[in-house]
Amino acid sequence: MIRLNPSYAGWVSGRKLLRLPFILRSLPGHHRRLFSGQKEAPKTTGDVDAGVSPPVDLDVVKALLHRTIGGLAYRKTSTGPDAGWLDFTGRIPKQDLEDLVQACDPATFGRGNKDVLDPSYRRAWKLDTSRFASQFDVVKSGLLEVIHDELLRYGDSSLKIDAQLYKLNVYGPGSHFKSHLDTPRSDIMFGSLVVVLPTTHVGGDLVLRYKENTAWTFESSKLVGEAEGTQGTPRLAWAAFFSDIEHEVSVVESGYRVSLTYNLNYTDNSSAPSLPASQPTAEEANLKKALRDLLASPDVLLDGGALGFGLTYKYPIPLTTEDIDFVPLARRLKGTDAVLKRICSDFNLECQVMGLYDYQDEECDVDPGAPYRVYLTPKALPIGAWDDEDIGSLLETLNDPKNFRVLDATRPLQPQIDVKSADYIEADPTTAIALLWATPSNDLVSVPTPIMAYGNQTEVDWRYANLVLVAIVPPYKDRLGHIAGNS
Ligand SMILES: O=C(O)CCC(=O)C(=O)O
Ligand SMILES: [Fe+2]
Repeated sequence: MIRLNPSYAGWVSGRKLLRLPFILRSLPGHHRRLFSGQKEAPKTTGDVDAGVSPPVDLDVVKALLHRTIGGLAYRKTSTGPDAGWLDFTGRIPKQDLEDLVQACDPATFGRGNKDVLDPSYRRAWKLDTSRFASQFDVVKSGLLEVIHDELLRYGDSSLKIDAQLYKLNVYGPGSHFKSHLDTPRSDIMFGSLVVVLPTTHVGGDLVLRYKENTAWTFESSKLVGEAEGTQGTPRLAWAAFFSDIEHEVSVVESGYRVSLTYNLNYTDNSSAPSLPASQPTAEEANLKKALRDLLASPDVLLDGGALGFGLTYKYPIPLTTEDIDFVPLARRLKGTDAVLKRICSDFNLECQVMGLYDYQDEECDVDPGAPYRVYLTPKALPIGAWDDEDIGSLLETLNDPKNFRVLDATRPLQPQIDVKSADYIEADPTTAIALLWATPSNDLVSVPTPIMAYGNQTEVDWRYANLVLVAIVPPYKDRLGHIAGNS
């Protein structure tokens, strides 16, 4: 297997010039925007997410949400004509929920490349979309506008989104779903939406984990139904998040929790409005200043080179080995990753999403004796077990002028390095580039990542990749103009 040299993180974070921890810590406000939930009763004012003032009228959204709860019809068996009905505008009798459970199938999930039924990991019931119809209308509810503003505020403002109904899930006493990512099902899928319908229950919180030690708990049971403070008015609760964020549903202690899950996709033909360009936040301004200081220093890449940013989020790529192009992903960067690109563009730095490959492993020594065997590539390269034939074809693929051979990836940067002095590089058609990691790539795995350990279904065509954003930095004297004119 190809692996990254673990020393990347060490030397990057050791560079005081880079103010690395500052860059990473400077976006805490953004974390709150990873997910949102309806926290206020309908018709009361209040932000869905403190610190954000989206242009949509949240009161209207909440009122619409309330009005569009409606009911749920389902087929009792997969083939028969019998149907059941739940009316969410009033209190639902327990028997009706037990009847719904009777109609459901046990919920499976993806482990490795198999769909498995394992109640110790996921204990829940589900109905496929062919078996139910909900009156709740996600488009009319206004939720998509809020999600668009919250999750994609830093991204390409022309992207529109759509929610594709995926499953109905029921969690009864003892039900839960342990930690997993939502399996990528296409390159247009970026997020997941969970709508919890108003039924009385205790437990069943949705817990989202962004990084170790950073968790948010979405206590949907306290937001729906007859929970304290809701005056008994049935309400929906919802959470939207990037699908590659680890999440789990905690154990339901009593009652039944019924949720609709949606895949959030980019779309070309949605009626969703385009996102207005968002105002830079304080965190973004700080990050921009850090980057400007970096570029304004002659000690940094004096003769030009590149800055590397390990991307925070994972992105779906096809599982085929042929011709996987990372470049289009630049348009679909999420959250913090999109901010980085936006700031680099402000300084006129050309950015590319690339895969990072380290061929310094003994099992795959593509170029014995060469000191630099780390590559950044705009297209996926083969990985796996190596025999002579593989290495031959790998070398052919590597020798593409669009690929970067990364210089000094394992040592502190020596900006004065004379690229041409290394004999073997002259014969190498790839572009040698001095690269400085601005955010660590220590968590990056070469692309594609190993098959996802736990997903909400098995997926044979797509997987998540850990990628890098590379910003080409002109020589010091050429970049000064852009830095000075941009604050
Ligand atoms: O019902 C929920 O809150 C989410 C369930 C979930 O994570 C999934 O179905 O993938
Ligand atoms: Fe999930």
